[in-house]
Amino acid sequence: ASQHRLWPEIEKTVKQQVAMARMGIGECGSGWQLFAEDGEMKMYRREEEIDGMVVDPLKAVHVVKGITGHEVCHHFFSPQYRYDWETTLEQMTVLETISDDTLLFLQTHKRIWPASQRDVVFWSHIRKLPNDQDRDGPDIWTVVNNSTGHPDHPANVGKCVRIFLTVCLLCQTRVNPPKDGTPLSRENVSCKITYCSVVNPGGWAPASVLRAVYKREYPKFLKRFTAYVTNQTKNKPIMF
Ligand SMILES: CCCCCc1ccc(-c2ccc(S(=O)(=O)CCO)cc2)cc1[C@H]1C[C@H]1c1ccccn1
Repeated sequence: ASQHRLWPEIEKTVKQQVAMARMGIGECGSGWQLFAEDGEMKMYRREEEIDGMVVDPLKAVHVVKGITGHEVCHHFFSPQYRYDWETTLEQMTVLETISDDTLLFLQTHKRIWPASQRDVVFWSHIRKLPNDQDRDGPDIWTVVNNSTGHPDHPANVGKCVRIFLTVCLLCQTRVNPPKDGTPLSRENVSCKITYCSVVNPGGWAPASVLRAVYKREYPKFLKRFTAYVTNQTKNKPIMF
């Protein structure tokens, strides 16, 4: 994979996105507003526009018991699960398998009235990172998705408006070993999830519509996705 044309961009973007995801909301610069909260899940956004288009960066933090960072990233990255948890997905195609940890996707998402339908082309990379804070702690796992061009799928040719996105899912596993030395079980693990995303909707869509859509879709997505991983893993051996 290191010789692939996208490799330099992937390396740079992954480092950049992981650094941003690891920063707390306070360090991330001002202007973050908490817009959704549900138990352990907290969702923040910043109101930003580019050429009059809403591109509100989003940062969500969540802690989920009973699953690990590897399991969360595995189910987010792997195409075979996506239709099960991505409710706005209409069509997903793997355009290229760049390597076993890097795929190129084309996705069309369901039309959200009154805006026109959207599609997106992005590379997706999964990676295990050393836990430099706690050397003998469990590793950190991440998936970074970033829009890219593709010669066979130029933007805005068909009925869909091409969107542009950068997404980072960063997962830190926590292990609380049982006192009485019994073997580790799912009660002893939890995962701290940070999900960062910036979606540029491409062509024009009313700011009020976009903000309403994001406000509805993001909390739904993270809750549904984490519930899906919990369900998929509950009777299986723990994947660290
Ligand atoms: C007028 C609406 C224009 C934008 C519609 C749209 C398209 C794609 C996306 C999107 C595409 C990919 C990702 S991901 O994290 O890489 C996972 C892989 O699927 C995430 C979100 C988002 C939205 C916006 C609905 C909003 C929305 C927000 C979270 C979930 C679904 N929809």
